[in-house]
Amino acid sequence: MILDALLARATQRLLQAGSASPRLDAEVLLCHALGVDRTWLYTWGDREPPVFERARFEALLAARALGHPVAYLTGEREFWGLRLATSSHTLIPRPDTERLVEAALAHASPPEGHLLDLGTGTGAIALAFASEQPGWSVVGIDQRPEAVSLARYNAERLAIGNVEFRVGDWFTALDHADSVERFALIVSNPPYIAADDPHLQQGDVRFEPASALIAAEEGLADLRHLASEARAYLVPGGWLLLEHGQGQGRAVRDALAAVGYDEIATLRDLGGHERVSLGRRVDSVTGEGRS
Ligand SMILES: C[S@@+](CC[C@H](N)C(=O)[O-])C[C@H]1O[C@@H](n2cnc3c(N)ncnc32)[C@H](O)[C@@H]1O
Repeated sequence: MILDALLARATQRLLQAGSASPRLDAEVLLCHALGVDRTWLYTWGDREPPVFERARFEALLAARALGHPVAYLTGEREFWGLRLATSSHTLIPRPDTERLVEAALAHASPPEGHLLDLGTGTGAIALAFASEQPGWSVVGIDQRPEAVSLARYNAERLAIGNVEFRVGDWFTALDHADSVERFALIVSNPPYIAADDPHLQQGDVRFEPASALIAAEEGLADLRHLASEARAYLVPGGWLLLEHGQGQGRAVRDALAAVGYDEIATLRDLGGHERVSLGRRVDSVTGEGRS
């Protein structure tokens, strides 16, 4: 069977299996099995695939039809134009999170500084920021050693040198015997889904680690914890930026206000949904940090 026909049949199979993007999924998996890019596929659709590659494609297709995420099957996903290795120990980076990177870059002046990414996963946010701001030093932290290994691998593969990854439970890797590290920017896309959210039964999230997705207090526990603890790790004038779910903007703004952040705001994503809330550390007595 030629590639065009194979692709048409695979698309039909994935459509029936409930994929939201059956043609794209089939193309990406076929390219992965053949070791080619999509331009090659569009150019040489009248060729027959070699037997081994065809068998590999059929195996990938069967797994995808069962719901396995494409990014786990191919082992990579593009984020901010960077090809990141992925694994089932970490969340698959989402396009929505690029809004957080944009917001961090918009608050990154002067051209040198120190940024902390909490819950770094594949390193997506830390690497995207570090690639755009070579004068900044970036620290990414995750509680899962497997995620930290993957993030380090991604940094090496992409030759991004101004970033370092550590294992830790949120801020624990920042407390040293006689000092704490402080940052001009702290960003995080923490777990923020409630355990009973029906979306957990749909799509890719069924295969992603619960530790990357689910938080107590209707999804707000980690967001509240980060809002209350991060202030001590910010320099005066520094910003905290938190990604959250659509309906969580007010609760996150309240959490930021409760511990005295200034200039609190919520930014929307391309779909018009509240996505990133932020606040600034201004010291109330001295006014230090006020611009
Ligand atoms: C929603 S994922 C975000 C991953 C990545 N930053 C991204 O945007 O693609 C949340 C991440 O937080 C990490 N995490 C959860 N609890 C943590 C904790 N107590 N300390 C550090 N990291 C934690 C998870 O392992 C996971 O990698």
